Amino acid sequence: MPGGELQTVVHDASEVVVGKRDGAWPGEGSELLETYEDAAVAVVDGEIAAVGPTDEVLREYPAENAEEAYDATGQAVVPGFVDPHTHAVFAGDRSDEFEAKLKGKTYQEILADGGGILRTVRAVREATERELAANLREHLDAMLAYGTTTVEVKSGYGLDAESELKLLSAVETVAADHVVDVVPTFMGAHAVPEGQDTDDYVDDVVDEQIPAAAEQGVAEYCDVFCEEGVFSVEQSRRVLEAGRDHGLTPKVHAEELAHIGGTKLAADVAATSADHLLHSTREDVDALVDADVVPVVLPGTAFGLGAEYADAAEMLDAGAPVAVATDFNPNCHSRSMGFAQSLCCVEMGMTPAQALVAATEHAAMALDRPTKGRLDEGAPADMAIVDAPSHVHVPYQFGENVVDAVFKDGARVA
Ligand SMILES: N=CN[C@@H](CCC(=O)O)C(=O)O
Ligand SMILES: [Zn+2]
Repeated sequence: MPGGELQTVVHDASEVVVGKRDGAWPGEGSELLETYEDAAVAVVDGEIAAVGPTDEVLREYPAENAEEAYDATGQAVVPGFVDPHTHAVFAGDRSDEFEAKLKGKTYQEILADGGGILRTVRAVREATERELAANLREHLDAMLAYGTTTVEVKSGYGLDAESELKLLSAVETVAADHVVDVVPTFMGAHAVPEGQDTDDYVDDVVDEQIPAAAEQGVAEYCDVFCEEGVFSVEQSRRVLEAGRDHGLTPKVHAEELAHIGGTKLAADVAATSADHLLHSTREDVDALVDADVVPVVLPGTAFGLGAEYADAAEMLDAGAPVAVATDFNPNCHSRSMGFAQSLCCVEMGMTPAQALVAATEHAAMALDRPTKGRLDEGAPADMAIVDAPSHVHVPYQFGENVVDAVFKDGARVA
């Protein structure tokens, strides 16, 4: 066997989606994607060894020689989803805020009353690291069942060095043995703790939290909530530059509730991604494209808030590599990348093919994981098996889990 043991063969799939076709983005329908019909995938030592028509793949990699053979008749194989923006490590329950928002309270009003993020902060400070890890584990299990194989997780509900490190430590513990790949982000600048002056708190993030997080060595990224009434562009810049000085790559929550310049900041500091972008302009989007910053849309948040959606059409028109994430957090309680793709299509005018690329290859770019999100030969064999004949069913069957099986590094894990 070339290169090692034949681990897995998935065969007779109605469709295998490799990824986007070279030069085809933004495209529209199926021409955007490199796909095979009646297709198979062979996996050797966790990596894709062959992908193509079933008869060709089986000739070189007979299913009977594989440790695991999966008959995907009537099903589609897509790259495992990559969720590049979550706040999945937290404690407490904010379902009553969902009801308050339905009655007309705004996100900012809830936060100003000490609710929202600040309420989760109180619950996190009271929780043990073990409880936080158990909560995160349960969320990752659910995400995996929905087809997600790589997830970014932000801290940011601690808001002091000790509690932020506790969150990151819980993330590290779970990441060490969960099959989902976890990408940890430090986000001490997620809100200003009650009773504290914003500049003083930025000093604390810059002088205490970032050095401590860097020393702890768990986080890869540093994110900031650059938003009207939270952190200004200049305060956010301080945080991101300090993070960069300590080896943490910038990411930005930009223009979610108002337009204050977070997108341009993301371009300026060469962030890996700028996320939310509900109020970004064409000029902002062009700046992101010029600076190679990936725009990440979070339609679940707009859905939950009953707010307007980011202008995906403008991003597509600019040729931007739009990515999508769940933004799973107590204000946006969805762990399903399938539902995020449904919203991309129904609410943001994207095609199922564009939504799939946003949830896989572009999402991987938003985490600087270039080998993920595609099923190329040599790539890690992270695959979601859709219980329907084409990728279109992922957004089409909204509100359902259309994923029947998940393979991570070639092993069946769900
Ligand atoms: N907007 C800032 N942070 C989160 C919400 C966090 C929360 O409300 O708990 C977001 O990205 O949507
Ligand atoms: Zn967020």
